[in-house]
Amino acid sequence: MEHGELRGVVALDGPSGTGKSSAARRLAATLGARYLDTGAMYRAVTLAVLRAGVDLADTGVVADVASAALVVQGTDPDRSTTHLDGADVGAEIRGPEVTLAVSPVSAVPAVRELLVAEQRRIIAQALDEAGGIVVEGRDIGTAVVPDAPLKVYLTADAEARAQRRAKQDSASGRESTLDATLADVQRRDAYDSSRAVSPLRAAEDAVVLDTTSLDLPGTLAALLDLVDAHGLLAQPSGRVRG
Ligand SMILES: Nc1ncnc2c1ncn2[C@@H]1O[C@H](COP(=O)(O)OP(=O)(O)OP(=O)(O)O)[C@@H](O)[C@H]1O
Ligand SMILES: Nc1ccn([C@@H]2O[C@H](COP(=O)(O)O)[C@@H](O)[C@H]2O)c(=O)n1
Repeated sequence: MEHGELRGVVALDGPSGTGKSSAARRLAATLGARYLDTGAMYRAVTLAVLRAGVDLADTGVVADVASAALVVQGTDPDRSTTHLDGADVGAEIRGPEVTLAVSPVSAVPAVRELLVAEQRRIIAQALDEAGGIVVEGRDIGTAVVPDAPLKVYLTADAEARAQRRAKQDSASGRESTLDATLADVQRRDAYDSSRAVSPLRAAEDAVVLDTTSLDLPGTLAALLDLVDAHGLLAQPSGRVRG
């Protein structure tokens, strides 16, 4: 079915395993828009910090490593890429070491300041070049683009999220027990929701979408309806649908 093209920013936030990346990528591809995975940027900085071998609790040094790291995040929804200091780190940033360390690193205010500035630059460029972008993370609707015309906060039961994550890990050759995956999901939820700067939470004007009993096509269909209902679709000619 022809959907038209996205005009503006769709902010997609929520805890781990709710389907943000999968849904955001598909939504952007369907609507001829760009896609920004902000979690990948925090992961890349975390990889730089781990490689530097510094103490994660030393926030000043963590901030120094972050500001020296060159993170380049692509916005093609069909091929989302992450480079750190010129090398493709797309696979490495999904590993358990980075997943364990990413929440404390992303809680450092100076790290967030650096990455939010870069995210806003990428978003402005994407709007200029493509007219629309789907941005996913933890603070997009509350801090990165608080005036986004559509903010969606995805939720799902922790057990459902852990099951999805375990299946995904197993498909990519990373075996772990369901209990360990659930513990990791809950640990990150707790850390991300309780940090001082831009904690994970729904923006007051976000639409909350519970994906527990939805499959991916169902989530995508619900998002497409919301984009349409918010008047963010243009025909390929550029005319906004009335
Ligand atoms: N509605 C859904 N129903 C079933 N599985 C889903 C659904 N949405 C996503 N998944 C699957 O769950 C897994 C995790 O999804 P995804 O990586 O998109 O979540 P996420 O919210 O971006 O997580 P994180 O924030 O940790 O990156 C993927 O394998 C995806 O295919
Ligand atoms: N806007 C964001 C995005 C992510 N984070 C932190 O990064 C971690 C990894 O995110 P994934 O989406 O790749 O799983 C996440 O747990 C947060 O700690 C963030 O703070 N803000």
